[in-house]
Amino acid sequence: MKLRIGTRKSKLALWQANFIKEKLEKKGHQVELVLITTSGDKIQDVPLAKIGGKGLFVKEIEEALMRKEIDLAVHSLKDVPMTLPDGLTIGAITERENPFDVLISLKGVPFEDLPQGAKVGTSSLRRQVQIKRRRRDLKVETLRGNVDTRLRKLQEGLYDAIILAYAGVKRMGMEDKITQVLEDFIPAVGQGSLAIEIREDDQDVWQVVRELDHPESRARAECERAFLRELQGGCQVPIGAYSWIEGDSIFIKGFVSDLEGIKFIEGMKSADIKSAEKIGAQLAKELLSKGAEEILREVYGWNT
Ligand SMILES: NCc1[nH]cc(CCC(=O)O)c1CC(=O)O
Repeated sequence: MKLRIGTRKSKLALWQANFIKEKLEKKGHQVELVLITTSGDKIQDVPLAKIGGKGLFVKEIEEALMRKEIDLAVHSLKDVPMTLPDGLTIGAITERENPFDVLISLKGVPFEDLPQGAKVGTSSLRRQVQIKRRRRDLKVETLRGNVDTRLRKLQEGLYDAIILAYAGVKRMGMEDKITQVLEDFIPAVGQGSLAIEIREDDQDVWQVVRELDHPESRARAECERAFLRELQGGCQVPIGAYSWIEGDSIFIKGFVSDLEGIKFIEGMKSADIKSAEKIGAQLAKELLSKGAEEILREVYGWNT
């Protein structure tokens, strides 16, 4: 069977698609890449939270999948919306790379030692509030674009430091640029895993891709995604969640914050791994009743 993989054209997306292509070729399949431009790629200069649309990096690829122009789509899991269009499903979630954010500073200075008022580049609300909570003095400035564009802007001296996902930096072969792994910053839901999206009724492709599924990474993804889904999957609100497995138990830590990082509602839960999805949703409900609902109501105009 010849398999057509739909992917964005960015260097990172192509790395990820080729990574899956090679795995499928090793299993004896013929594979070709189909490059697709998404709305997220066209709008490069506006913070994603301001654009506000969900799934900006996946929509056009999903449409190609539904039109049967491709057989599978490879995405960064963290870019995939919490609810998929009818007829599509995630056929595999790959083994998670280091899920954390990293700091890359111009002079190799770690976060704690950045000078007063230093400029830190990121457009992620989640990263922004976690910076502010630790260092009110730092200036957080917008930074969008592909991983290589962001690194170039740092080199040009537009920022003293930037924050990126470890996974993207590693895949771009830039690990040696990392100043510090920010293990106490809560990452984005699903950060570090790849999602392979397929048509639900395509049994042949499902059989092929299911071998790339990593059950522990899937349980963690389901746990974190249930948390975000319960919070309406917002990308205009700073939200983060991180889950991990110890023995037969799964643990999840998550937060919802206002834009200044002043109202910062956080919590943690654990349960048997079989209840991964359930505790993700439960943690969200707990945070909603502890003040997250008020935050979401302000942003989304809820009137419940
Ligand atoms: N926001 C874009 C994006 N989507 C996925 C990754 C990195 C790879 C991953 O998280 O799996 C990145 C770059 C970043 O956040 O630094």
